Amino acid sequence: MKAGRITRAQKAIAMQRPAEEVNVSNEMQAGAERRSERKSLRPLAALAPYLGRYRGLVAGALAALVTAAVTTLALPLAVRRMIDHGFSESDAGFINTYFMMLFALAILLALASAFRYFFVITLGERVVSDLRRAVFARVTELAPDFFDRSQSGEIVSRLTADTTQIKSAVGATASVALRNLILCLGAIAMMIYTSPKLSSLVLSAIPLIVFPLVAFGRSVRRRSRQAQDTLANASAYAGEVISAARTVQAFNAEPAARERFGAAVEAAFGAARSAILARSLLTAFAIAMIFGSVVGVLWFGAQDVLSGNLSAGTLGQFLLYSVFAAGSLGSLSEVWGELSQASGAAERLTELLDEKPSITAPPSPVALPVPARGAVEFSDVHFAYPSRPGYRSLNGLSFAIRPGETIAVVGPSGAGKSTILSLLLRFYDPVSGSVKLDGIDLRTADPHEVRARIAVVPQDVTIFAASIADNIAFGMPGVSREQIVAAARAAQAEEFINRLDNGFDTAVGERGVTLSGGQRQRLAIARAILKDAPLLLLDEATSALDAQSEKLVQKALDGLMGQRTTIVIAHRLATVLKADRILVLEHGRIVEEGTHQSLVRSGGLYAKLARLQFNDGQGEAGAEEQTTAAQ
Ligand SMILES: Nc1ncnc2c1ncn2[C@@H]1O[C@H](COP(=O)(O)OP(=O)(O)OP(=O)(O)O)[C@@H](O)[C@H]1O
Repeated sequence: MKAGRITRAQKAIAMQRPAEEVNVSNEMQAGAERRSERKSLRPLAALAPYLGRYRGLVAGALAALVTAAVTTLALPLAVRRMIDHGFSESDAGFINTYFMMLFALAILLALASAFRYFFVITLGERVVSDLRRAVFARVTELAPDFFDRSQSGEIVSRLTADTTQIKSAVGATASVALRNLILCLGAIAMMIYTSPKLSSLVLSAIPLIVFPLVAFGRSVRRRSRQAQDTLANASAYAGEVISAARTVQAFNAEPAARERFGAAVEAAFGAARSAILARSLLTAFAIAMIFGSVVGVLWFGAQDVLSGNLSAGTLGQFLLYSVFAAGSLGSLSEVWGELSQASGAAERLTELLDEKPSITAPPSPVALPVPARGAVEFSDVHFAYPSRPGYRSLNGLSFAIRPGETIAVVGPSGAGKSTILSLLLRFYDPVSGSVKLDGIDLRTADPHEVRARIAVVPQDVTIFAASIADNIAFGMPGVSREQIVAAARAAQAEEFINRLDNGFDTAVGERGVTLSGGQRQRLAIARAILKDAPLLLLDEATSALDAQSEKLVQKALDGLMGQRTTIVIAHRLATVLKADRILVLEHGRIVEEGTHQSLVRSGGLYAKLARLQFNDGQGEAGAEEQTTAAQ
């Protein structure tokens, strides 16, 4: 239908609109940018429920982490004893036992590290798979108004790039952070235990280090978010251009497209470089501060050893603990940046997950009557697309269709014909008035139940990169091959399908690029035939067919229309001659209604359209002749 007819990129390229306009302002994104200014790692808390599902893995990871950290912390104790005892010959037995213990510690450390890696990485993969599923499920639930205001490439980038970033955060980064946190705290505790005096000196230096680091981290986070957003914009643009490659080439717009993508990629690089620069400075600053303090403190320690207040072994032990503490603080500052990036990604995903579908079933939906009859009623419907609230596409539209009736809707382009079908499918709700199917207001029914009773042949047929058979049976799992073939036969598609390399099993390219427009349309008709729904909506269903196929398909459609309520939208009036009634739409309201003959006779808008189409402007009488010929 209308929304998918021409993609934004095609339109933008065709019109050579400036870049900013194509990047339709994305409220979601702007909102996120505002929020990310004041948030820290809090968005990562949104991952807690996902982690909570895998308590076993989390417990395993924590146990392995703690074991590895404790083992590491035990090493300096050994070193101190070694230095203070010396390496005298009398102590050979002691040294052997000591080295055996050290060896056992090393094995324990190796095993704990392997388990940590296994648990943590599995957890990351597991959580990100769940997250991807949840985000995709939410996106599929959102109503078309969401897709009117967001770019598909941007959504895909959230689904892929942002989830990947979270994977590394939940997996490697979080484990490095946690390991270093435990190590840091443990090392500080051991430093205090080893030498309270030297430790107090070290601890007093910590605020001096930590405060600037936090401030720096904030700036890194802001820049990373910017880099990620710029990249998402570039990917969205690339997605649009790739899907519209033919249009781009037909308009010789490749250089312009290359230039724009190049500029977007450069902008992303610029943003990334700024983030990298900030992170490098952060790392340099952190290391300088930390190791500077360690060296300072050691100088004090050396004075104590010289004056005999401290043993050399104890200073060695303290030295190792302070190196552990400093090293782990340094690593923490590094992973802090990565966690901040992941936090930005989590924020963007949470936004998508929090997006509420504007069309949902009411808490207790009214069931549609069984058996379905196919009665349709529009009562004083006013409607504006949510993306264009100031413009009424439908203006007090009222009409009723009896079960089994065939109604044609005609009118100038933009009159609101396709909008009628969108409201019937409950893609949108009217601003006022009501749309009823079998006497039930669509707003009170379950949209899935409503859509199950409607078969659509849209103007812009969507074909998926799957086999012909799968495309015909789209959305109808469990139908048999015989039913698919019968539907294709009825849609006059069997012959061309059998001529394809693998018949019904032939894979068609993405969006059906390997098929002609008429072939795609016949597949859509086969889909509608297979669905066998009580209400049939045809939006320019035969527009892409040549005269001969159109005749054949029309015959198939006649058979299909015979038993059910049908709404036909057509520019070409030849396809609507057989309708029971014709509604003539202009500016979102019905301006004329009747049969072809009565409308031609009344000399209004329809007569004008008919005159233009049938007689090439030669007079009204010709239109009547055409009618007779067509019937
Ligand atoms: N998704 C959308 N968001 C905003 N406005 C829209 C959207 N789809 C259609 N419109 C606008 O609503 C009006 C009615 O559009 P509609 O597609 O119903 O017209 P139509 O009669 O089917 O036209 P055509 O014969 O060209 O297909 C037009 O002014 C159009 O610009």
